[in-house]
Amino acid sequence: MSAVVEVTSAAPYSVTVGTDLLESAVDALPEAASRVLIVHSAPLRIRADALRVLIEASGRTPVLAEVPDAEAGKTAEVAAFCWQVLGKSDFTRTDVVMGLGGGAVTDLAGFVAATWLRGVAVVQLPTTVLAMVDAAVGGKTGINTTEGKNLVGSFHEPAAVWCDLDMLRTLPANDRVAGLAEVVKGGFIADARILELIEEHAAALSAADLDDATLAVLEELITRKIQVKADVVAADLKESHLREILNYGHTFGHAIEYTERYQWRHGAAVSVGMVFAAELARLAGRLDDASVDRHREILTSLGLPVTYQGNRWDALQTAMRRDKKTRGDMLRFVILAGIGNPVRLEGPDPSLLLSAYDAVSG
Ligand SMILES: NC(=O)c1ccc[n+]([C@@H]2O[C@H](COP(=O)([O-])OP(=O)(O)OC[C@H]3O[C@@H](n4cnc5c(N)ncnc54)[C@H](O)[C@@H]3O)[C@@H](O)[C@H]2O)c1
Ligand SMILES: O=C(O)C(=O)C[C@@H](O)[C@H](O)[C@H](O)COP(=O)(O)O
Ligand SMILES: [Zn+2]
Repeated sequence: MSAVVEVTSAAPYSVTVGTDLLESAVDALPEAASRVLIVHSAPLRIRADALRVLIEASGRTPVLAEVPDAEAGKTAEVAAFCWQVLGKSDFTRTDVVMGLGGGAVTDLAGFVAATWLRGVAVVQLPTTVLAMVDAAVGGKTGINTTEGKNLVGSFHEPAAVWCDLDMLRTLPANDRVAGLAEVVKGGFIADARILELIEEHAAALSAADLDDATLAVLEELITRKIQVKADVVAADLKESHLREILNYGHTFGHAIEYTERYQWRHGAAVSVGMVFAAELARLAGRLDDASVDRHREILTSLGLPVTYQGNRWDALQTAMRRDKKTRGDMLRFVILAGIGNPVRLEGPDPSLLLSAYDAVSG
């Protein structure tokens, strides 16, 4: 049994959530695709090989690009390596790129597809919770630069997304939990049922081993979060305004990732970033105490961090100024004026920012 979320943007596509989906993903490739690039990192080598065999059996030529793992793969040098692989294999406009991995790989694969021959199709096969519920869906692709996170990229929507839950059986619990931070984000900005489900099942969802009953809860959470994202990106692909709500917790979260040289998981940084945003909202008189406390309770119950003790306020501010929501010198934040009611806070007084920072400094 699979669930399908339709993303009804200008070029509509489906996000399928189920098990044993690799074969379906290959069967659904366009007839005209004769070469398929599989972008993956070393931990997914066995899965990439299984995919290679299926592609070969379908009469197409598989091309593999094994890239550095995690954030080390999101660089201009690695993108250039992929372009070289594409060039050497005479990859044409009817051929297809597949991103098999976590969000770092799907961001890179999407970017490579967006830029090769000015844009070829990308099919995403996310293998982490985070990539399934967020990175692989919605068409934001990109790489980091020395100056900041995701500073170069393109909006390039996938032709299809296949979320094979079997992949999650090998995913370390810490990475599963990091992905749940983006699910919690979906709960706070749009779907309060997500928060209730997590409150009910937090211990099992963050346990070392994932039992079948919990996998079913996880499937519901994944599908709900994908629906939240699908609704937003279908209405505002290029982030003219509405899409910014998906960036809840990311202004401070990305600043932590950058300042800590990507040694923090993205989801962990976003977790602290959401608490920072909640504290900012309280200080701005927009959010009640109970909702701020709920942030800390839910995130802590999953084992996610809610404090940042790096003592790097100046560096964090520098990084926040490079956030994509910034306009000129004006920092802009997504905050909540209630659960399910995201609004913008523009140019907050520096004293407010410092107080929010103090509140998450532990
Ligand atoms: N484009 C977007 O809209 C969007 C949204 C959210 C996050 N992101 C990006 O996604 C990235 C974070 O993604 P992530 O949390 O998936 O991290 P990740 O891609 O770094 O993967 C985490 C680790 O899990 C390993 N892994 C992946 N699948 C596995 C599996 N099935 N079994 C065992 N190990 C597995 C990876 O090799 C890696 O070591 C960040 O770069 C973030 O900026 C992008
Ligand atoms: O899809 C979006 O829009 C998001 O903001 C989702 C975020 O979870 C994601 O981390 C995204 O990559 C952040 O984008 P950026 O524009 O702030 O780099
Ligand atoms: Zn994110």
